[in-house]
Amino acid sequence: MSEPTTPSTPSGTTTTAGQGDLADPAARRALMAGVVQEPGAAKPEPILTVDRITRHFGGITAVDVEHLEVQRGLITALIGPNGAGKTTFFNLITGFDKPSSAGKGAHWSFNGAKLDKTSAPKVAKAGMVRTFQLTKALSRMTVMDNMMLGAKDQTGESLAKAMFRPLWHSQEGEVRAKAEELLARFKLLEKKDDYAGSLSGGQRKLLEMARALMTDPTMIMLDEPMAGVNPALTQSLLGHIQSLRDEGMTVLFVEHDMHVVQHISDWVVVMAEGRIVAEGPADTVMANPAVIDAYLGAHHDTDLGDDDLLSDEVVKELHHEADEEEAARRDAEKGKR
Ligand SMILES: Nc1ncnc2c1ncn2[C@@H]1O[C@H](COP(=O)(O)OP(=O)(O)OP(=O)(O)O)[C@@H](O)[C@H]1O
Repeated sequence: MSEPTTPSTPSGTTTTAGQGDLADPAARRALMAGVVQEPGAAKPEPILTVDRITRHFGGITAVDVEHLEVQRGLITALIGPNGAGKTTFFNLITGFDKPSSAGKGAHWSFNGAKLDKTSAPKVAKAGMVRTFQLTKALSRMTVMDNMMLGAKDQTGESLAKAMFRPLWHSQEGEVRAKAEELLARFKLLEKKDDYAGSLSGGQRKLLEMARALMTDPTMIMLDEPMAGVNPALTQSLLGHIQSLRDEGMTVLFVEHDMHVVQHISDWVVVMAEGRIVAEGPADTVMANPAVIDAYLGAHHDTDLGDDDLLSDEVVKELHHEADEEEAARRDAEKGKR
């Protein structure tokens, strides 16, 4: 696992290990060393605790989480094959959806506050903020307007209201300065007057992250932060996520790219068919038979190709098949000449 460089913070200072113990990888490992590597494991200092959350869609159980704790100050990845329930789980805990088990034992709390019956804006106010993909409406707004909206309305709702009578009106100067600082940090300041829709895939992801930071969250939740990002920007995005952690923020992210997960996660939680099936540091969790079963059983299109998830035997077999296909292709070509 490689460690971050030392990017600038919004205030222009430099992140150092002295700012918080958890900027030090050894301290992070030590913190989690005593945590049992099993679903629902207790954490030394959980910032988010979830109990008995289920969500059914017709006959489908999309989420069935008995207990989950997310450790404060670390980067936790939530992984799992397609349809495992990751997005639905994000929606539930951020107040965008209601558990089927609401009123029947579902509880979750964040940073000491109960969130069971809390609406999405209140969840954001409590300090748990998620990124949003650029919707069509947001794409037609400038980068700066997106940032200003981030200060006001983390739900992405009430767009028209926000644009006609911004609640941040009285502090507009302050909010604008903050937006510019964040845009500078994410190297988007030059684009501030461009339409958000004109940004590259990677720049959009940076904007989504910058927008979420407008409310100074305690925990940021990223849904596939690397999707659609070209390799040149991947490193920079990873560095940004790591520096948020090093400044003391908790990060919870959903990601399909296992290299990214291994590179930046301090802890990995694995979902399959709505349940948490494994937890642990990235290197051990990937070797967990329950995780390999979950991915193979789901006939997942991307991760089946990821060597990290497969046993040596299966990898050998796949390489052998690929070699045979290549030999057959060459023979066919020779035959044509
Ligand atoms: N609004 C909905 N109506 C009906 N079924 C839904 C709805 N949202 C999700 N589901 C179903 O719930 C299950 C979990 O879906 P979800 O999108 O949460 O999984 P995921 O782990 O985020 O998948 P992916 O990695 O592909 O995004 C799937 O079977 C999905 O088809």
